Amino acid sequence: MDQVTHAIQDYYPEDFAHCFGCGRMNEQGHQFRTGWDGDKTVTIYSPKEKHKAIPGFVYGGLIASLVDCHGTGSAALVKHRDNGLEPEDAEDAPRFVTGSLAVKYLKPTPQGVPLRAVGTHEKTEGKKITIKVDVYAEDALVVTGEVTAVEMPDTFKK
Ligand SMILES: CCCCCCCC/C=C\CCCCCCCC(=O)SCCNC(=O)CCNC(=O)[C@H](O)C(C)(C)COP(=O)(O)OP(=O)(O)OC[C@H]1O[C@@H](n2cnc3c(N)ncnc32)[C@H](O)[C@@H]1OP(=O)(O)O
Repeated sequence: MDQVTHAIQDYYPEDFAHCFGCGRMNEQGHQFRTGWDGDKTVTIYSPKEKHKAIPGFVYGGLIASLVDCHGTGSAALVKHRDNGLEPEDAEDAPRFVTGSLAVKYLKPTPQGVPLRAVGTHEKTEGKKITIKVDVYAEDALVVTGEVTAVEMPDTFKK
């Protein structure tokens, strides 16, 4: 898979589509897109030249953003599928915020290659969904992470 066809972020209502990491309405943002690949979730992103730590290597904060939005997007996908739905089946997708975010940098991440974040659903506890995230640069596992995503409270809604 080279790119995600049906991304959950394509189905967030417009008011919730401005996230700097994954909002499709935010032209200044990364516009990460997260979809299913079998029973895993995937987000593919090619860091830009400006996203460098030192020449040749990607800034870790950018990768943390990738893990963050990949985790919340994956939680939304999991919740949707638990309801019997795929992203393209409904106009409105479930929405999750980041409760906690952990990132472990295993190796320097090279620039110039697409990054692939792969998510595994670890557990669901009430409104909380935990996603394990592995980030690959080509075949090398460079970063692992874990996101606990919490279903967006009604108080966030307009
Ligand atoms: C203010 C800006 C928000 C922007 C998001 C807009 C929504 C759009 C959604 C979607 C579209 C785009 C997607 C964007 C995604 C991008 C990612 C981000 O950058 S999100 C921004 C950073 N995150 C926050 O700002 C959360 C701030 N925290 C909170 O609002 C609350 O603390 C919240 C919602 C996390 C929980 O509050 P409660 O009042 O709804 O619920 P309680 O009952 O306290 O918790 C529910 C369960 O979650 C656990 N929990 C709460 N906080 C936790 C934490 N930090 N880590 C782990 N678990 C936590 C609790 O222990 C509880 O678990 P038990 O049901 O008892 O098992």
